[in-house]
Amino acid sequence: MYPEESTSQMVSDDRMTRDLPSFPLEESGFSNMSSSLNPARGDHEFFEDPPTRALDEHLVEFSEALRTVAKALRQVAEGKASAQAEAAIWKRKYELEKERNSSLKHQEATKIFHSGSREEETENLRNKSLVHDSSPEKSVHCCGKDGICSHETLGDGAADANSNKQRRMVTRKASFRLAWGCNGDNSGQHKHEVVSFEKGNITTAGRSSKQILLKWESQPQTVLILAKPNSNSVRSLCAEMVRWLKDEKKINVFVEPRVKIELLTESSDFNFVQTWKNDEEIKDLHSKVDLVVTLGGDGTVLWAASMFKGPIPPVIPFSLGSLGFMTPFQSENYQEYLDAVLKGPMSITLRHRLQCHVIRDAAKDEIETEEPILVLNEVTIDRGMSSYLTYLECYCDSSFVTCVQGDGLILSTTSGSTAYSLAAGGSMVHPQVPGILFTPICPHSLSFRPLILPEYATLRVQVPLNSRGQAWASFDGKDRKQLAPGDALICTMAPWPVPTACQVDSTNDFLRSINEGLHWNLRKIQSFDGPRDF
Ligand SMILES: NC(=O)c1ccc[n+]([C@@H]2O[C@H](COP(=O)([O-])OP(=O)(O)OC[C@H]3O[C@@H](n4cnc5c(N)ncnc54)[C@H](O)[C@@H]3O)[C@@H](O)[C@H]2O)c1
Ligand SMILES: Nc1ncnc2c1ncn2[C@@H]1O[C@H](COP(=O)(O)OP(=O)(O)OP(=O)(O)O)[C@@H](O)[C@H]1O
Repeated sequence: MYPEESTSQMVSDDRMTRDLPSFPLEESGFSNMSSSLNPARGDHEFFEDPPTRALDEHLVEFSEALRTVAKALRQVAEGKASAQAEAAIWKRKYELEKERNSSLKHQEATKIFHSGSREEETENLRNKSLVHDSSPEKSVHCCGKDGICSHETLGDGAADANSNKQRRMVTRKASFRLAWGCNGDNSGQHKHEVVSFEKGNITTAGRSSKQILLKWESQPQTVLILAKPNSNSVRSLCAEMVRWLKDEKKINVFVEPRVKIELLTESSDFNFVQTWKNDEEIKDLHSKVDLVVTLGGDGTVLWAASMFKGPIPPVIPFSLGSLGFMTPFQSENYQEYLDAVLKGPMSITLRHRLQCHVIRDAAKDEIETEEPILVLNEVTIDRGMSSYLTYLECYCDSSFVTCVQGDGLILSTTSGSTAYSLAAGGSMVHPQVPGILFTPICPHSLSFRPLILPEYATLRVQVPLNSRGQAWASFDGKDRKQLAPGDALICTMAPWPVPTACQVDSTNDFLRSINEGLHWNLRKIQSFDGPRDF
């Protein structure tokens, strides 16, 4: 039996007893109830009393009905949250696919234009149609939009079709079809990103292993500088950088209201610096800003990411902290680096974020569903001040994963794999790898191991109704939210990654950080003298 079944059984009993005492007995005409609950009366008499038994049955029915309604409401709220998350993901996939198709069309047009050989083209087309004619499903689009079928790609593979022998061999190969689905949807819009076909064989596309380059199509004009508070070195570098950007590069500069006050205290010359007045204006920042510069440590990069609840412009993280795992740029050479970045192209790491929804058991309707929170490192569900074990039921795409009993659970991005998740025994993962890390905190079990789940997984962490204590969720180490029994946290990959500029490239920067920042795998080198195999 799955824990959900056993707990739901326990839950119903538990809730029943907890919900009973506030029932308005007098108003309901059950005025003899108080006498029936008089401890002076014997148990026998109590259970024999017919009106009380009738009331009990009534209450049981009533609380069962309430429980069913609450469950239905929770399911609606959860359904809406995951549907919203999924819709956003599909929108992104659709846009990527559209972009890819238009670039393919463009490439094809250029190829035809440059080939100059009309005959070769006709021959190719003839060969393609020959291959398709031999199949019962003749059309190139024989599988519609539901996946890729081998006929489709056999046609593509026939470009080298001078050999009839080879063509015969290929057409004999059994056809098949691949379909991608997400919660029953088979449209598979992103199929070409995942695999490619060569003569009916499946190969993985090379795209994901390549370094991403950002090339400006028009000159960047506005920079937002985010600065760690309470640091003299950060304050003076910020003032210097603002001046340099304005005077040398003719760039508009935005800073936080606190920083603008600091700059104006230094000199009224900083009047040109722009800022915002309220949270509403922060929502528009992404449409005004071309680049974000962070001056601080990893916490300042997390801070920058948390300001953008949707798309975020490229981030250039300067190191003015202690560890600086995600901040590869040395502040001493800021002019040289910013010069190069403003010119482009630059290597970037697309750091995935997680989108978290808290679903309240007490929510009466959809309007009460809380706003999603995006995290760059992780969401942690822990026991907070409670001294009891956390008991968390975890599901992945509606399959039961496990019950975490311990201090808590970390759901981390691969960027966050080197932060709290690492301290809890999770693997270090290259930030460009898409996936969600599932790392328990001090599990009271001899057999727990951390997991890495695929990027498309929807995770649900549920605090059972019969849980002994509350749980607490925190987001990149901030904004703690209490999770009461019955509450749940739903977590999916967010459609808006954080593009951070690399000093060299994604891999070089990552390896340098784990070696220099974390002293990974450091050991004294073995000496060469002594016993040998040869
Ligand atoms: N036991 C732990 O290791 C532990 C406990 C609580 C929080 N944290 C981490 O702290 C983060 C918040 O960072 P902060 O700077 O605001 O708080 P903070 O000032 O408490 O710093 C936490 C430390 O984690 C480092 N760090 C942050 N993100 C990192 C990453 N992606 N890779 C490697 N190191 C990273 C920071 O450089 C800093 O040294 C949380 O997201 C969480 O991952 C770690
Ligand atoms: N612009 C900002 N406004 C408010 N808080 C900020 C800002 N930038 C950073 N912080 C907070 O300040 C704290 C420290 O920042 P940060 O981690 O960058 O510095 P650090 O601890 O010196 O560096 P490192 O993380 O490398 O050890 C973090 O909790 C972060 O959230």
